[in-house]
Order: sequence, then C-alpha cells, then structure tokens
Amino acid sequence: MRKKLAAGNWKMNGLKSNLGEVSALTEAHPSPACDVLLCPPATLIGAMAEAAGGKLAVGGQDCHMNESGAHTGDISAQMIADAGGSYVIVGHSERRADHHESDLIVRAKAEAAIGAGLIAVICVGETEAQRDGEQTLDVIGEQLAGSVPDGATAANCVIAYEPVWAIGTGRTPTLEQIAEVHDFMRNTLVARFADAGNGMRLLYGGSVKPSNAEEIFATSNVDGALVGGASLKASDFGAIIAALEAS
Ligand SMILES: O=C(CO)COP(=O)(O)O
Repeated sequence: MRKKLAAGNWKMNGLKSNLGEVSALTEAHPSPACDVLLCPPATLIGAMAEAAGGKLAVGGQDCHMNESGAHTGDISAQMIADAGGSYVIVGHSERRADHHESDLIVRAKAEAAIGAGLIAVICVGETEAQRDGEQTLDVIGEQLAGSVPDGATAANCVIAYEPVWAIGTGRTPTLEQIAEVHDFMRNTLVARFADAGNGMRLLYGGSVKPSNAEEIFATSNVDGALVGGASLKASDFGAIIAALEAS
C-alpha cells in the first residue's frame, strides 16, 4: 500500500517570518494520515525543520550532483540532510528551463540525493506545445527513462507529474488526462522496476487547490500532490492535506 504524500514547494518564497505557517499547519494536523512535506528555500530548511519538530518532513528544492567542491552558490544533498531535510525535489520544470537541466543532470542529482539518504522527488511534465502536438506520453516516457536512476526504489524515489502549462496558471488537465499520464507512468515504472515501480508514489502537480484536490486525489494512480502557491498558506495546504487523508 502506497502511503499518500502531500508535498509543498515554496519555490523562491518565504522568510523566517513565514514560519508561523508551519506551526499553524502542525497544530491543525498534528498526526496526519498521509505524509506531509514542505520544501522551503534552502535558507529556511534548518529553521523549518526545527519549527516542524518532526511533525512534517522538510526538503530542498534542488541539490548539486556532487558531494562537495568548487560550486559557488550550490548546495549538496548531504547539506540538505545535515540541515534537517529528508527529501529533495530534482528536475522541476523551472530548473530544467531556468538552469538548462537535462535528464542526465536530473538523474545525477537524484543519484546524489539517494546517496545522501534523501528521498528524491523527480519531476517530469510536458509543455503546452508538446501536449498540443500529442507528444505528451512520449515526452514523459523519455523523461522517466532519462531522469530516474537505476537505483530507484519505492523508498527513495517519488515521481511528480507537473504539466508545465498547468504550473501557476490556474489551469489543470482534465481528470482523464491526469489518469492517462499517471497510468502510463505506473506501467512504465513497473516495466522497469517491477514491484518497486508499483510502490513508487506518483504525485500530480500544477494548480492544485483546496477546490480541486478531492477530484484529483480520486484519480487513478494519483498518490498525492506537489503543490506550489497553495502550500504557502497553512489554511489552503491544510485543506489539501485533509482532502488527501479522506481519499
Ligand atoms: O510547480 C508546482 C509545484 O512544484 C506547482 O505550482 P502551483 O501549485 O503554484 O501551480
């Protein structure tokens, strides 16, 4: 049985003054029936882990593929773990676009994350032009093949399907479209990893809100969500957690 996961990605938002949202969240959901993860900017990982007091997991939004060295401005997976993180997002479409990260780079980052004992949340997703060109499943298949390392297991990897055109736009695919991609990802992962592929959690991300969470969580092979904007407020993220618990 896959344990559901509600994951929040704060992106480049949040200062120490926003950590009150974490206490509000853990007070409202002291022992959730699903796993809960928040990925703040790197500057807040330590303070958030402290504020969370083990009641929710904290993670990074990216890591370098190397353990240490001359990489100004980067942080390693080991550093995220050292700061109190237990997950790291890799291959988010904003990193793939802004920092030209290829599948090969994403795979190396996922390997570094796993090597440091973190759970890698590996993101895939098509652009609007690719969906319009009916290339969605080809693109997702290619990204999974290229970005997910051979050592992936249900315990060390989570896959997030985030259509690029649905991120921060208020637009979401139809439930049939989400099911089509999630079923395809499940079959692809089972074909490659057998039982482990069946155990990996598949998150949907892109304009998840309290108002659409319930129907998305009822969709085939959706084991949770990777939430951007709606994870910044404890009340919104809490409502999404409640919808996942009830699903
Ligand atoms: O990119 C996302 C999470 O990683 C989704 O962002 P939004 O929920 O703001 O659309």
